[in-house]
Amino acid sequence: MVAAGSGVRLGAGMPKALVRLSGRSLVARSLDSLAAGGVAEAVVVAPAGHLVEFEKAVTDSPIPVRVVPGGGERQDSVQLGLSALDSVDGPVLVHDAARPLVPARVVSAVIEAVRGGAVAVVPVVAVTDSIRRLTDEGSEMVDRSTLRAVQTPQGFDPGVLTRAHELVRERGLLVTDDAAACEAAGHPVTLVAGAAESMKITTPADLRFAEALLGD
Ligand SMILES: Nc1ccn([C@@H]2O[C@H](COP(=O)(O)OP(=O)(O)OP(=O)(O)O)[C@@H](O)[C@H]2O)c(=O)n1
Ligand SMILES: C[C@](O)(CO)[C@H](O)COP(=O)(O)O
Repeated sequence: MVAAGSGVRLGAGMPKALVRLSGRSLVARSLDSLAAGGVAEAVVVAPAGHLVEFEKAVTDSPIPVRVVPGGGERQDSVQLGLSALDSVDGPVLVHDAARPLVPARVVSAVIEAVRGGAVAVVPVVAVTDSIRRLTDEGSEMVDRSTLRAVQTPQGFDPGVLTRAHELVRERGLLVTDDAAACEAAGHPVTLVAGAAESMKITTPADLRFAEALLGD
């Protein structure tokens, strides 16, 4: 699970994953959600200067957790998390600590799709706003029926994901998610249904929406 971002847009004055949502930190809630969906163990990639606080925040995790230091970009943190993994022969999931409320059904659908032979699996939701693309002249309408918003956890064949991130690093590419790294390496990406509750907590308003979802 990547949790090494600083949360500038949330502006909480602490790493975003340590911020409490209805009394429980985002990182702890994300671990609860992954465990409920069938994940057996986790590596939490945390900001290098906050490892002790993260160790404390994950003490009551329902699954075994190791905390390791992250990097400057999300993809650096993913790579550091992957290199901390012992040999794995089942699906590997990459999840944002910033998506604490992912339902168990989404996590298990991702795992099942990888077990079924897909090498890179992404939960997505339809885009509900109308969308405009900025152009040199102004802007133009985009057909939203062909668009999907990408969530996490994303699930992978471990070898495919590791090699894809090596390739991305060698080529100096910047990717915003891990399926994009696999796609850059020539692998097909399989979509499964995501969920509205799995929204990424980015701004103070997102935190209030999430609290409302929990009934607080
Ligand atoms: N160098 C980084 C940057 C991001 N992340 C993680 O990637 C996920 C998605 O990132 P985002 O929500 O954009 O978090 P932040 O980078 O913390 O947000 P901001 O851009 O507002 O600082 C988060 O769980 C975040 O902790 C990470 O592990 N390492
Ligand atoms: C991985 C991700 O959650 C997919 O939507 C997203 O790209 C991460 O957010 P960031 O702001 O790009 O780090």
